[in-house]
Amino acid sequence: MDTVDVALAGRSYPVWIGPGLLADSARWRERIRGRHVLVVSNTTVAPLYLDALARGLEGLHWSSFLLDDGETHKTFANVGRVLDALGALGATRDACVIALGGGVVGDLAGFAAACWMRGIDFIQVPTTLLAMVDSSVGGKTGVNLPVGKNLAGAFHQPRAVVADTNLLATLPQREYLAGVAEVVKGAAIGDLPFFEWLETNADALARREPAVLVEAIARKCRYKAGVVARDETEQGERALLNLGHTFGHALETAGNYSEILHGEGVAIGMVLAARLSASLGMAPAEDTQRLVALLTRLGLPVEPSKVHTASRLLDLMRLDKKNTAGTLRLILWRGIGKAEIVSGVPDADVLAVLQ
Ligand SMILES: O=C(O)C(=O)C[C@@H](O)[C@H](O)[C@H](O)COP(=O)(O)O
Ligand SMILES: [Zn+2]
Repeated sequence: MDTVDVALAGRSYPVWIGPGLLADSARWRERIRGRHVLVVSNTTVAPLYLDALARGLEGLHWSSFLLDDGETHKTFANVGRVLDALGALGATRDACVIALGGGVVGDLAGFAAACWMRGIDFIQVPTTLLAMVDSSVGGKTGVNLPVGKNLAGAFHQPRAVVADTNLLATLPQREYLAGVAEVVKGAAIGDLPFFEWLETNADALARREPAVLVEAIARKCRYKAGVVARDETEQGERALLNLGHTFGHALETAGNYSEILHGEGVAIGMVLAARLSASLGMAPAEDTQRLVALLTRLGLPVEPSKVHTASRLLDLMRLDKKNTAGTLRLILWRGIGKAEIVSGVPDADVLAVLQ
């Protein structure tokens, strides 16, 4: 077991990583302050793990709310339904929401917790690799809108993250690898030794070797926790965690959130960002090749679908939250481990890598 601390003064919280943590309820139950608990999960995960979680809730007044599975359900309408469930439970200000699921469940449940009575506690129990290494840590919560991904939400930090690696046993390989993309992203942004470690351990990680898996999760979470502690609300450095996301979100939105997984969009988006950096003379082309080689070995996609036109994707990129005053702000890099925020890249250069 490993613990990563997200240091935010009075709102600091632990990320526990390892096998068997869900059953270790004495550990996480201490983070629940009141009597009311709403477990938010989905129809795929709940049959597998809700009973095990419920064993730790004995004596509390709790109920559950289940979403349908998938990114298309990360909507305002479903936040309203979760709030209604909190109302039906009679949840008071000391209530706690537990998000049992992947990124969709965590983002949506966290947003509902941020809204109920203007903010109550929530605990993340991620069941996908992507949620363990990325979305459950750092307090970004929210929903998608038809015009764009994650466009409505709030920063609301969890009270704890319980990353029980045993829960990954039921995760399909495609979804597992989508989570690996967010691990590669952390290394690509600012940790060259971690990138080299991933090059050495890529096959073991793709095979889910337990020691390699726990180390990968802990290294990525530790890196992210440091960034979040320095810049919780993305006034500067935190934007780097968005490497690949301006392109990736555009691809996800163009595909109505059902064509590619978020992590797949991030993998393709990182490659496009690397190609753009090289074409602007910012970074060596060999680093793009190393990134493509690692992602390919890990079984991740590296090319965007030809179905969406470059101009449609560029239009979608214009709604990205990092943009200011109508100007595209992208996360590019100087090479592996050296990501940078860049404004004012000419449309023609962006279109060229999208074509
Ligand atoms: O935590 C962050 O900050 C990130 O950017 C992590 C991303 O991997 C994650 O997908 C996040 O939800 C994207 O945030 P957004 O602000 O681009 O919607
Ligand atoms: Zn992401």
